[in-house]
Amino acid sequence: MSKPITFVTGNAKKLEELVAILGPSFPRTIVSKKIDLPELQGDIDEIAIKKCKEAARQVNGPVLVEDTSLCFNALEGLPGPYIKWFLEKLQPEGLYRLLHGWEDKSAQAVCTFGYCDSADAEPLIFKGITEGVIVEPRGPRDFGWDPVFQPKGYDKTYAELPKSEKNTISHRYRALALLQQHFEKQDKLIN
Ligand SMILES: O=c1nc[nH]c2c1ncn2[C@H]1C[C@H](O)[C@@H](COP(=O)(O)OP(=O)(O)OP(=O)(O)O)O1
Ligand SMILES: [Mg+2]
Repeated sequence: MSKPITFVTGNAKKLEELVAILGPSFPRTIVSKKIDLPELQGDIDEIAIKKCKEAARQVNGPVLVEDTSLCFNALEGLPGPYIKWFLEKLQPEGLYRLLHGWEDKSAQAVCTFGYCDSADAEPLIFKGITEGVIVEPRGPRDFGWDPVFQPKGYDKTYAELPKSEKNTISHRYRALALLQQHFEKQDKLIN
């Protein structure tokens, strides 16, 4: 039996979505551990790799981490991985106002999972991107910037969509589909 994987996150909503998206058929057991890992700087992949190594150092066993970015195309990809601080200070309204004066309201929601077998293994990266536009906030406020992100082809924001629908098109869903493929392949090799 493979060891359980510890999903290290301080964000209960991320965990809730991961559990809903992976469902019961995921070939490995995932447990969670609430640690607020440092908010690192760098490019998106670099941050996920460093975050994963830090989690692996703190947990004795296989770890999974995730870092989420919201990239505004008019702003060359900013706030990107720094979205947490922008959201905290500006609230969803302020995120929308950042693009005042820009015609281009398009954005990418990016989810990057890092998986590490052990503290001395190199992390594997699984990235999912969902294209959308930044709109005036609409819908419930229970998860981050969901009220301002309207996925391409939809007339509802992430916040207005039923969770079950967000979870079939989201950046997190797309990243987890790649992670799932990886573990299913590995499962076949072992059995
Ligand atoms: O699907 C999402 N829909 C809306 N908002 C979201 C989503 N996913 C993350 N978010 C927010 C949480 C945090 O304000 C920032 C990412 O920062 P990020 O460092 O990745 O998350 P975090 O610090 O809350 O949890 P963690 O302990 O896993 O690092 O965007
Ligand atoms: Mg964080």
